[in-house]
Amino acid sequence: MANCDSCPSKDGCNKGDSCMVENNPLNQVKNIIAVMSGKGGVGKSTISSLIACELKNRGYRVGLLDADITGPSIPRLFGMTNKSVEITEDGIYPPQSVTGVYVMSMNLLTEYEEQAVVWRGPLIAGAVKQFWTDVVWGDLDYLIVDMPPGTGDVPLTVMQSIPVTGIVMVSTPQNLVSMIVSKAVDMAKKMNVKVLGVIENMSYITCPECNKKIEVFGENAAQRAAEKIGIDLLGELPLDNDLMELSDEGRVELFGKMKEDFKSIVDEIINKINK
Ligand SMILES: Nc1ncnc2c1ncn2[C@@H]1O[C@H](COP(=O)(O)OP(=O)(O)OP(=O)(O)O)[C@@H](O)[C@H]1O
Repeated sequence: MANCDSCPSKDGCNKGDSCMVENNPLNQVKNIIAVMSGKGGVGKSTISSLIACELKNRGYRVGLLDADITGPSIPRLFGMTNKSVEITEDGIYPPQSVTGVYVMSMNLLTEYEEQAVVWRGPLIAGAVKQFWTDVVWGDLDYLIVDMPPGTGDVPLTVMQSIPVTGIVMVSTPQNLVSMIVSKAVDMAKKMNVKVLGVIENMSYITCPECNKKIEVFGENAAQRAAEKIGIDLLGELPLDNDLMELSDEGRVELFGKMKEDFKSIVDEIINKINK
């Protein structure tokens, strides 16, 4: 199945015999964006979903691969916990969200949402690989990969076995100034995967009375921290009660229609990919 014809990296590939990517001939995926964070709970799944939704709103064909096998949260954010995949001789067909984002997640394969996946590393890495090789994504403009936190087995498998176009880092202000994000950036560089930049999540709050931006961590702190690490700041997202509520209710798709903040972040991502 090592099919270079359907590989999104075929024009710029310099891996030669060291390439470990297997491509499914049924898939033509133009761009793959992996969303990564140094540590957990910083909003990586939320931001992966928002990127997918905004790209979908713009008319692109979009898929969302939940590579967090043991802690999958994408189906819940989209209210898809009662959906399941269709398995045929061709492979696994991912279900679509309300707005038409194709979603693949371990939680669409387990019998019930709370079912724990008690697997060791190699099995987990194998499942992630299969989400790329055995899922019939078809023709996609963008595939967003929501990685598990950190720099462990799964991020390594994703970078080795999926032809990632670029990585979007997600951080909160406290973590951006620590070495955690730097480690993730360092990993991407070692694996020769382009880092598109960082999104600082929960960066500020907006005053509910006067709409003033309150930068709890200091003015331009995110910009300064990103410069220190040597990556571009793609944008900042506030701590937003609507986002939290919509996510909890499985209606994350409605957020993009309500808020403008995220649109310029996605503009930046598209610009960086096309550079
Ligand atoms: N900008 C935001 N404003 C308010 N709440 C947010 C924001 N971003 C994320 N959250 C909330 O923070 C929690 C953690 O977010 P999320 O699950 O996306 O993080 P994660 O980094 O993917 O976590 P994990 O390490 O478990 O994969 C969720 O309850 C989510 O709704």
